[in-house]
Amino acid sequence: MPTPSSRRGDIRAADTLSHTPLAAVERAIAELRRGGAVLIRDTDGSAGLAVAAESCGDATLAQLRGLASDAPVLVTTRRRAEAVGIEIPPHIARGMGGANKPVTLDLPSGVPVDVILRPTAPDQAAHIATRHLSRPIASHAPTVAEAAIELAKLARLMPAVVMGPLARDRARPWREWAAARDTLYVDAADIRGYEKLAASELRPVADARVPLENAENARIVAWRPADGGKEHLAIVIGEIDPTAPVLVRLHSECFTGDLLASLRCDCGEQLRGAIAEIARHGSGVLLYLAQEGRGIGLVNKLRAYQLQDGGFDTVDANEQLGFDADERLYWPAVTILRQMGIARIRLMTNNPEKIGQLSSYGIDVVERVRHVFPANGHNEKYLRTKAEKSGHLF
Ligand SMILES: Nc1nc2c(ncn2[C@@H]2O[C@H](COP(=O)(O)OP(=O)(O)OP(=O)(O)O)[C@@H](O)[C@H]2O)c(=O)[nH]1
Ligand SMILES: [Zn+2]
Repeated sequence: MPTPSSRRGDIRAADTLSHTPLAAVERAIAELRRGGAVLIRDTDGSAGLAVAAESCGDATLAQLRGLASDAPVLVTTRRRAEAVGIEIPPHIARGMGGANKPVTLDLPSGVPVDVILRPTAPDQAAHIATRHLSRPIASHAPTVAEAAIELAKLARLMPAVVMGPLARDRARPWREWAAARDTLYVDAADIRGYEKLAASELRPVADARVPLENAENARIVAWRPADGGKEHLAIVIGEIDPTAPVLVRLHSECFTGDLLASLRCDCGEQLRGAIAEIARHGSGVLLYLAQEGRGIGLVNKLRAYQLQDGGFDTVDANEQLGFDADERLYWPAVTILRQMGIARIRLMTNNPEKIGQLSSYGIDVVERVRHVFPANGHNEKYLRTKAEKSGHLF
């Protein structure tokens, strides 16, 4: 049972040293972002050294060659490989069962790694990659490759890594091996469990009264994940009564729409509209979730915009970059609602996926409250694509 104090979002300290799996992944994320190599090992003894393709220049590649037991390969997702014109042979495609799984590509020496990163416009047949990269090969360590792609996504980088293979060896003390080479070590299992674990241990770290233009009786409570990552915010309006269904809006961060009033999407209007609507109703909560760009991050969203200007829609652009159309998980939202003692909600949304995910995690969505704003002359295609491809209920 949630306590009244957690409902108020009282500030709690946490012993972050006890979260070693989270800390290991968090460090690996930072290392990948700054261009360093990370040793990823799985329980079957398979291992590999991963460097983000975005930051793998010639010097890093040479270093990787020196450390690895075999020639470096390029790992990306099936969607990205296909987007740059690489055909997946049937025997490899069969093993993926249609999913957006990692694909391993041979990386002949002299081929620039950034070939896999260049944006591809629909009219530029993606011959850049096919000219340079050979066909997909069977991965020596598929679960390590999958964890490396997951790590790149967590780092909000393109889902593409250069992997220095390491000989499978259960007995070898990989952690010590990595330490002796000034390289970070992380278990594949910790990467796989990271998002859920980080979301399960959110705690309130600040709670302040912030009168808003259309909702003067508002508080903002910041919830910090146990890994020390970016906070999610609960904008609490009025006095919440958790014994009745609470009016709730889940809003995913959108720097361009929320702050700059970009007309490419409907986020700014939805944000301000939701606050005004909750205030009119008397009480409710807007969760401002750190899930920029449907979970791919601002930089990748800008890359997706570039592709959209070349003709792709919002779903295809994500997939061309190698992501899924929507990478969001709603565990953080569920954890915050639970800690606030909110189990039954009236959800302001047009997105059936949000209703499905919250319900599957045990939140009772008693009603969907429509949350639609008129198109603005720039976002018609965006809204149409949401309705046609993502099942949005406008
Ligand atoms: N990748 C990507 N993200 C986008 C694009 N346009 C907007 N976003 C992001 O999409 C998210 C908008 O999410 P929400 O406001 O929750 O919208 P929704 O999923 O349509 O659901 P509802 O508004 O509840 O119906 C924000 O994180 C935006 O940054 C785009 O073209 N590409
Ligand atoms: Zn937006």
